[in-house]
Amino acid sequence: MRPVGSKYLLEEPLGRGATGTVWRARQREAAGAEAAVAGQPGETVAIKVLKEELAQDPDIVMRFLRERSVLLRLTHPNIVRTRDLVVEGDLLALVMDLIDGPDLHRYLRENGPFTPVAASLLTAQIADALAASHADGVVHRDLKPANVLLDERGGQMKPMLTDFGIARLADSPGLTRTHEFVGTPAYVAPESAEGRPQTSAVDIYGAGILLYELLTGRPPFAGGTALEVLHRHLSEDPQRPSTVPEPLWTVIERCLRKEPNERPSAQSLARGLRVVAAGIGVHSSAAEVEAALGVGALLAPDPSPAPVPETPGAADPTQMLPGTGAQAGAYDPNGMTSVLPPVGAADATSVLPSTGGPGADPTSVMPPVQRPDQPHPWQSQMQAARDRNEQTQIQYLDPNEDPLRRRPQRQAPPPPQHRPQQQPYRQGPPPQQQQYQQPPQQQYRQPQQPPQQQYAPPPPQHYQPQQHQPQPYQQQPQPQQPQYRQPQPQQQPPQAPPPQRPAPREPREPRRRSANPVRIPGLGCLKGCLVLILVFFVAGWLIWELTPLQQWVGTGRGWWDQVWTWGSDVVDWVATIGDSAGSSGSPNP
Ligand SMILES: Nc1ncnc2c1ncn2[C@@H]1O[C@H](COP(=O)(O)OP(=O)(O)OP(=O)(O)O)[C@@H](O)[C@H]1O
Repeated sequence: MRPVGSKYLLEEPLGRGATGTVWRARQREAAGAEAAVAGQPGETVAIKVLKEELAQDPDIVMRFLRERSVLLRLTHPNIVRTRDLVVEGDLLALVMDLIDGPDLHRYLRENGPFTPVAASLLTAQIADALAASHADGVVHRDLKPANVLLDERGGQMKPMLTDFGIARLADSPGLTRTHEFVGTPAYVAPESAEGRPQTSAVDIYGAGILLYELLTGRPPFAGGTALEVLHRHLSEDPQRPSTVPEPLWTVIERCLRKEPNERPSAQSLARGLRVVAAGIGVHSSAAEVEAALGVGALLAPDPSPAPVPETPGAADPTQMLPGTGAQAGAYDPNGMTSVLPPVGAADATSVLPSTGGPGADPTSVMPPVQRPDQPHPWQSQMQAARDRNEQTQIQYLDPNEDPLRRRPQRQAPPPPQHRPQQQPYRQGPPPQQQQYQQPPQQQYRQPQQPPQQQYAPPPPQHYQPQQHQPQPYQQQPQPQQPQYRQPQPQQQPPQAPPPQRPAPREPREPRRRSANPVRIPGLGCLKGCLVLILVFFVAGWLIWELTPLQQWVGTGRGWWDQVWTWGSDVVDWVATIGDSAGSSGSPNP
C-alpha cells in the first residue's frame, strides 16, 4: 500500500486511463481545510493518480493548482465529487468519491442498448450535470460512456459524470505544445476536430453521440481509422436508426448539428429529454405524445455558451503546427491563415496515409518523416484507443500528417502545375465534397465566465430500474401511440462494439434497379410494337365509326368487316407476290 500525501493509502487499482490510474484508497486521517471533503479515517475513496509525465510538467502542476477551486466546488447529484487534490513531490492525484458500479461503456458492452425511455432519462441526468458545470464555466470536453459511472446503490442506477477538468489539464501547453490531439475520436465535436474555438456546445455534441450509442450500442461515426472518424464528424449527417422514435431523433439530430450555435443548451436538452421520455412510453397520454412531437421547440440554443479558456499552444491551431506563419512559407489560398506547413501544402493528398491499395505508390503519398512500413500515427492512436477501452487519447501528431489542416480549399486557386490525381485513401471511400473552412486565424481570448448565478439543480431524477430492461444485444421496439409515426421494429444485429476492420472498403456503386427484373431480349421492342398496333386499331375504329369516312370510302361496311376485308386483301396480295416470285425463280419447263 502506497501513501498519497499523509492522508490516503492506495489499496488496489480500479482501472487505468490515458491520463492516469484510478485506485481504490483508504483515508488515513481527516483531510485538511483545503479539501472539499475532510472525510473520516477508514473511509474508502477513489484516487486518480495522474501520469508521471503530467506531474513532472510545471505548467500542468500550475494548472492543476489553479483548477483546484473549480474542481472542488463542482458539486451536483450527477457529478462524481472531487474531494481533494494532492500535490506531493512528483505526484498529482485527485481524490474522489468512490462509485460502486460499472462505467456506462462497460455496462453497454455487457447488457446491450437501452430502451428509448431509459436512454432519454439517463441522458437527461447527464444533461443536468452539464448544465450545472456550464453554469459554473466548466466544460467537460471528453464526454463519453467511459466517463459516466453508474452508481448502483439503493437498487437504482444513477449516472455520475466523472473526469471533469482532466481534458483541461491534458490540454495544457505542457502537452499540446508538442502537437498532440486530446479527445476520443468517436465523441469529438467538429469544431474540436478542426481546432476551432470550443464552447460548452462540445459537451452537447458529446451528449448527442452518447445518447445515440445508448440507443443503438454504437456511436454514429465509428469504424475505420481515427482520421476517417474525424472526417465523418465533419462531413456526414447522422442517419436515424429505425428503432429510434421520431421525437428522440429530433433531440439527437439537434445535438449533433455541425454548427455549435444550433445545438441546444444543456438545460433545454435535459428538459426536452424528459418531455420525450414522457411522450414515448407505453402509457403516455395523447397530450404527452403531442408534447414529445413538439420537442424541437424546447431545444433552445444556449445564448451564452461557456467558452473553453484559451490555452496557449492548444486552442490556437496555428501554434499546433511547426514552422507556421508567414516565415514558414505557408500555403494561404484564402488569405485567412498561415497554418499550413510548407511541404506539399497545396496538395492535400500528399500528407495522407497510404493504405497500400493495389497499385498504390506508398512513397508518393507518404510525408517525408514517415516510412512506408510504419503505421500512420492516427492509426496507432485508434488502435491504442481500442486497446484501452476508448480512453482519452494523447498522442504525438506530426502536423505534416494531419490532413484536417490540409483539406482542399473551397476557393483554392488551381495548382500551378498539373499533378497526377491521387486518392487520399486508396482503400477507403472517396472523401466527400467537404465545405471546410480554414480554422480562423484569430486567437480565442474570451475570458472564462465567472460563476454568476448559483445553479439550482433540478431534483435528481432516478429512473426506475424496471424502465431499463437490459437488452442482450437486441433492441426492443418501443410500443408507440398511434399519433406518431412508428418506426419499423427491426431485427437488430448483435450490438457489439464496432468490429475492428482492417481497412475501409470501397463504397459500392448504388445499385440501379430495373423496372423489368427478368430481362428478355427484344421484349421492350415487341411490347412497343404491340402497343402501337393497338393504338392504331382503336384510333382507326373511332375514326371509322365517328367520322363520315365510312360514307366517303363508300363501302358501307362496319369497322370489323372492313378490317377483315383489308386483312384478306393483304393476305391475297402477299400470296400473289409469293406465287409470282416462285414461278419466276423456277426453271422453265
Ligand atoms: N470515482 C470512481 N469510483 C470508482 N471507479 C472509478 C472512479 N473513477 C474512475 N473509476 C474507474 O477507473 C477506471 C479508469 O478510469 P479513468 O477515468 O482513468 O479511465 P477512462 O475514462 O477510460 O480514461 P480517460 O478518462 O483517461 O480517457 C474506469 O474504468 C472507472 O470505472
